[in-house]
Amino acid sequence: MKKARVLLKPSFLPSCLTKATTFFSSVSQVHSHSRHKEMDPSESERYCYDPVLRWNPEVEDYFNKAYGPDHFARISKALTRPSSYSCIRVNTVKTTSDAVIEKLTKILNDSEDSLKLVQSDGSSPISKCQIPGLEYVVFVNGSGPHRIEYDSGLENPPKEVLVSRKCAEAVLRGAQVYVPGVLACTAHVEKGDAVAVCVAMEQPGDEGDWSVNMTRGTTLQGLPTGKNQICSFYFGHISYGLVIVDPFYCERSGLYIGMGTTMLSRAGMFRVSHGVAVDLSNRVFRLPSLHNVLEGEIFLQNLPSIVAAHALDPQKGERILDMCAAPGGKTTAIAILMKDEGEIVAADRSHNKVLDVQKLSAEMGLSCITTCKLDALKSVCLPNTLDDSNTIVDGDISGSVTSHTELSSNEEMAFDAFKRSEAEKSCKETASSEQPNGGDNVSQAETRKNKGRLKNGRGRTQCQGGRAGKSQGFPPNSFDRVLLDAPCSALGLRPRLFAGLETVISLRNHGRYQRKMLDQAVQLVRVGGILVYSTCTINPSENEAVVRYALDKYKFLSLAPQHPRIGGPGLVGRCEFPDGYIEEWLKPGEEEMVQKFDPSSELDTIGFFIAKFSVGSKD
Ligand SMILES: C[S@@+](CC[C@H](N)C(=O)[O-])C[C@H]1O[C@@H](n2cnc3c(N)ncnc32)[C@H](O)[C@@H]1O
Repeated sequence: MKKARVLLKPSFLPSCLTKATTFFSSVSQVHSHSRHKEMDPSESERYCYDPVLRWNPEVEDYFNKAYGPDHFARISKALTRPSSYSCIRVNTVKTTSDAVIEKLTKILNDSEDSLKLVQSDGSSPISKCQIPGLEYVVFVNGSGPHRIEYDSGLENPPKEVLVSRKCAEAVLRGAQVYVPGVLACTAHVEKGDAVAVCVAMEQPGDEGDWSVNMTRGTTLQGLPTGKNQICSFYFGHISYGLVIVDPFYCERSGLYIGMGTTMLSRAGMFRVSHGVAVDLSNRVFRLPSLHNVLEGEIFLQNLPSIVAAHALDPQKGERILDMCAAPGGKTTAIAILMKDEGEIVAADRSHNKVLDVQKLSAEMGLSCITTCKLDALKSVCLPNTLDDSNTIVDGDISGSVTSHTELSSNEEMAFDAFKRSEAEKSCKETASSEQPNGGDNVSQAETRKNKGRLKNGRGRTQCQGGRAGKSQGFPPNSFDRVLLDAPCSALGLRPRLFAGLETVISLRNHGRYQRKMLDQAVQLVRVGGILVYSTCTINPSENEAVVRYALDKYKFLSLAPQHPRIGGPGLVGRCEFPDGYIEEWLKPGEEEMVQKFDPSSELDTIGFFIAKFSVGSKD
């Protein structure tokens, strides 16, 4: 195994990296140049965007130990900002990068809004990725942070619209301010008024909890509590003086994301249920909203996710399992790399999300994708327990209501996983002792010969008009390659304005849940096959510690080189927690075999982690 690691180190790596670095340094130079020019850091004024990401103190300690305090401070800051570019994967089954660049250029030039993207040097903000093998990826540069003139300053504050954190995170990525995201607004705002848009951030409660202590519809004064306004009103013939304070004044300082024009009056914003509340024409970050643009031809996807599909290195004609597939970003990327030839089983435990994968596959014109509803913790089953009739789920949305982010912050999920794990252990043990060929090291040809027998159910016919087939699981060794893009704490996603909910315990629990999934994944890959594990978090408990677990438990696994390799190294060593828990990470020599995308690095991506394992003889 050791030999393979050395041998497979790509010879083109330095030039590939040089090209990638050249591209990205030009992006980041534009970025930092504009930042320097447009936002003088000495202006620590109220009406600016300078958020500080809040963490649970123990989590902060843990990350400080893992990354070092300076590095973690940089990561934390980077997380509060969007990437400086949008990354687009072109559907090469339908079109080409050049055609997409041409169409996008026209669309952006014709666009009426302020997001016309002109680079300071006059060059096009749209470019093809220079990394070898990723020429079908297109970047659209954005800009920011920009300093916004909020006109009036402290003495004469602007009218304001306060939005939820989730809304603000979407707006920072280029979305509009929609009605449901609006929490509060200044009095007497009419349609067409100029307003500053700011963010309502979670605040610490007395019992260590976090909440946004504000009723929807609250009136903002724009004045500090110390500068109370006295408002007179009459009740009958008697005049009363009312002290009006602004309960959220300090909390929104430094959290202004732009200036725009209201599309509704204040009353309208809290009366209607949908629609744009503010046309945010002057934004701190300017990124094109490519929502609904060139549907089926392009897919907006973070660069590391595209790299994860490449790490799997899928080959035409192979059988591949994507264990946690929804909404299908990586599934469709894999299908395109396979030129839509072979079979990809895209599984997810959520019925509705499986339908999303079906919809995306259809939209992209991909036919090699089979979908099914399956709990990844129960992915392995014995061949003799399979019947040929997959249950079609009708209206069953059990387990389907959890979004990635919700899941990630849901500690119960990890505990549920624990409860189930005992039952699964027995299933897993029986399964591995009853592998076809007695678990022998089967050749690829033999595996393929058995493939028909090993297949679970009706393949593509599982998709039946808006329904997702419910799979009973798959026999051991039944896939050439498996991708486990695990549900995780999502602490690499950006922009992120709050991170206080995760505790050291919840972070560890995510890791436990992922290890259980990995136990299943390992069994499903045939000998000689490939397993890729990925997460979108910076949390070592879910990354390096899971890799350590896999390598220590399954001696037949070895880390395999990844192409392209543009991420950084993983963390080596261990962490001792105050409660005595010890977490082991990578061993020296392993760090360069994984890809860790650091949000504070030049690549300016989300935080992401990829490990690729070769599956050796399981004897
Ligand atoms: C990180 S997201 C996957 C993103 C996807 N691979 C993509 O690139 O579009 C994790 C997914 O895991 C699913 N999930 C969570 N727990 C699961 C389980 N026990 N079994 C199967 N899927 C699960 C969630 O529904 C979610 O869609």
